[in-house]
Amino acid sequence: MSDSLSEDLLTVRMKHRVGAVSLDVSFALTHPWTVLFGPSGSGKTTVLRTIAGFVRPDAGSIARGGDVLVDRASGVFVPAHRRPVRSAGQTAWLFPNMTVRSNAVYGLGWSTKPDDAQKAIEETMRLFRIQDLLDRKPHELSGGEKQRVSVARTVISAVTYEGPSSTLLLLDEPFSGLDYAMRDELVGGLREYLMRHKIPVLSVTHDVGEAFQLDAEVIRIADGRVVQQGPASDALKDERQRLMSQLKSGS
Ligand SMILES: Nc1ncnc2c1ncn2[C@@H]1O[C@H](COP(=O)(O)OP(=O)(O)OP(=O)(O)O)[C@@H](O)[C@H]1O
Repeated sequence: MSDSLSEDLLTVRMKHRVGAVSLDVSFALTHPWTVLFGPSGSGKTTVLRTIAGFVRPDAGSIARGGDVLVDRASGVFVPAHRRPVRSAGQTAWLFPNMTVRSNAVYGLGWSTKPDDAQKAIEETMRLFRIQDLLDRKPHELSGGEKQRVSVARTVISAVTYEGPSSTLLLLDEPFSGLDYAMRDELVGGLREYLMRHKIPVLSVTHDVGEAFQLDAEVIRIADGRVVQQGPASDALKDERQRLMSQLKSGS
């Protein structure tokens, strides 16, 4: 996958009222990894949930390539399980009575290439460093381990997806519960892995360094509006500068 894609991976035009926020956003994804960045409560999770099909927007349309997923004007609404989209929420969600292994492969669809699927499962487990936890149950895991299993399951589901085009991956703060060393390793490894499988990603983060490390296209959201879209080096220049100055002054 090239770093800038000629066709739109996803177009979103939506209006939706949630809590005190009136969302009114329009954007297109054209890069392998795009990050939604903005203050807490600005509507980022709601945008992801709408693309995934868990929220029906008050107005607007969402299309993936030529496929319309939602169009309120014509009444189209493709249900979540039929969208070429896989998502992992902010909270790790695991079946308490199932092992890590069973949880991790839960989203695995029927595959016409079982050898490839097995390879992808093993590779993803290694990437998320859960290969030594496979026989444990969720209550025997730390919070960060649970989160890694939860995100790994979504990644396995995405890389083994068989459809006319690849699936879009939605990740809501996927690295937030991890220590810096683990996060650094996983961010780089996951980006390379998903690009190799040609799986585009839209993720949410509050972490400026993460957006830079991902070499992501950044969509900034504030008060329910897109206020800027561009490469991290442009869209997050001021935040990075401020963080550097804080580090230098030791505050
Ligand atoms: N089911 C709901 N019912 C009522 N209000 C909601 C609901 N879900 C979210 N909200 C409110 O809608 C607003 C947008 O929430 P959302 O979770 O989309 O924001 P966010 O930008 O993802 O926040 P954060 O960065 O803290 O995760 C917030 O004010 C939130 O309190």
